[in-house]
Amino acid sequence: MGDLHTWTTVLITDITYGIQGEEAQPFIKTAIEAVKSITIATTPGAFLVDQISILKYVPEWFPGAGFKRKAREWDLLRMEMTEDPFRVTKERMVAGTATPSLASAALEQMDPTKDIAKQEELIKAASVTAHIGGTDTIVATMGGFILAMLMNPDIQTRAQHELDRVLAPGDLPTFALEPDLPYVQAIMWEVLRHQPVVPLCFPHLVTEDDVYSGYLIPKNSIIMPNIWSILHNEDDYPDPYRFNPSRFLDINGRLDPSVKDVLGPAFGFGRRACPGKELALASLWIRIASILTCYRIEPEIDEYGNLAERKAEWYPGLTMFNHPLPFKCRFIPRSKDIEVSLDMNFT
Ligand code: HEM
Repeated sequence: MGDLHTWTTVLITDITYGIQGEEAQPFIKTAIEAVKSITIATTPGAFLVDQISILKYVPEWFPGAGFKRKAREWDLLRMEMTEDPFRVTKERMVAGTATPSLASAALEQMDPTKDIAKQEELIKAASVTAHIGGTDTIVATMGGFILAMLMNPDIQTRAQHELDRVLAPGDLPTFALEPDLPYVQAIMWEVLRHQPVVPLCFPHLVTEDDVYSGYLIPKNSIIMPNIWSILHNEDDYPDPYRFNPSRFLDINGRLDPSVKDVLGPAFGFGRRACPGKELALASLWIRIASILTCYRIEPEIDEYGNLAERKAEWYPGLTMFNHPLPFKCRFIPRSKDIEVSLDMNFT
């Protein structure tokens, strides 16, 4: 999972701040730690103070008040993550060396007739929010994909046959091939459906009285949309707990438009729906297609030289971000052509 974190944070740091390659390393380390801390802090019940709120008044040295020290450390991380890369982007814009990014594009478009400091604060906050929103979500989804392939070798084989039919030996997939790879697409949808990353969405405020199935939901209520339940509704997705990408295909192996859309619920609702959806989908698709092209995902070899048991374990408690527990597996290059291609592209 560590490599997935680095891989994803490198991408998001580039897109958000235009900081690339080696230069990104110190920011990536801070970002990974900061995002980890946010994931822990937003997990309901992670700290005693979640249940006994009076604890928030006790001093840091008091037994059981370790959360206060953690909060101070994590606040420092949050500040570093918010300030440091943003400052670098601004300095580079002044020097004329900035590469295009979310932050630089927004700074360029500031309205000079309005409060500049306030606009900068908003851009800084939007940039760090994108940074946070875009890392653990993709990491958890990719972790879920790798685990699903480990657990379902037949599904993996079918996807690899589809890729082999479309790609020349040694070639890597490109976005142009997306329409020719419906099973790969179906795998991505099934990963997002089977183990949604944000199972209870984020809290939404009801802005006017609403009636749903005969129940009045008064204005100003806070609701938690149950994405998990929507994506496990048996009427829409029969046998919903089974990982089965074929549910999205018709009898000719094409994507079946009559199957209920997964992407709507998986990325949230209304004006707070995920702004990173298109980036996330492109990033997930190319990663999934590339990994399946290059590698066979197999279980670890145990101490006796046998294949280790395939086991899927997910974080068991209530959590903001649903993610698999760490697991081991092997990535085996699928052919000599692929090994040569990987050497040429990534050394
Ligand atoms: C597998 C990938 C992802 C999934 C499943 C996902 C899912 C979600 C969901 C369910 C929400 C809550 C929406 C709501 O409250 O209705 C959300 C919000 C958000 N996401 Fe994503 N997301 C993903 C990737 C990303 C990426 C790549 C970015 C940015 C680069 C991003 C940025 C955000 C932000 C900033 C919000 C908060 C929006 C707001 O409150 O206005 N997400 N995401």
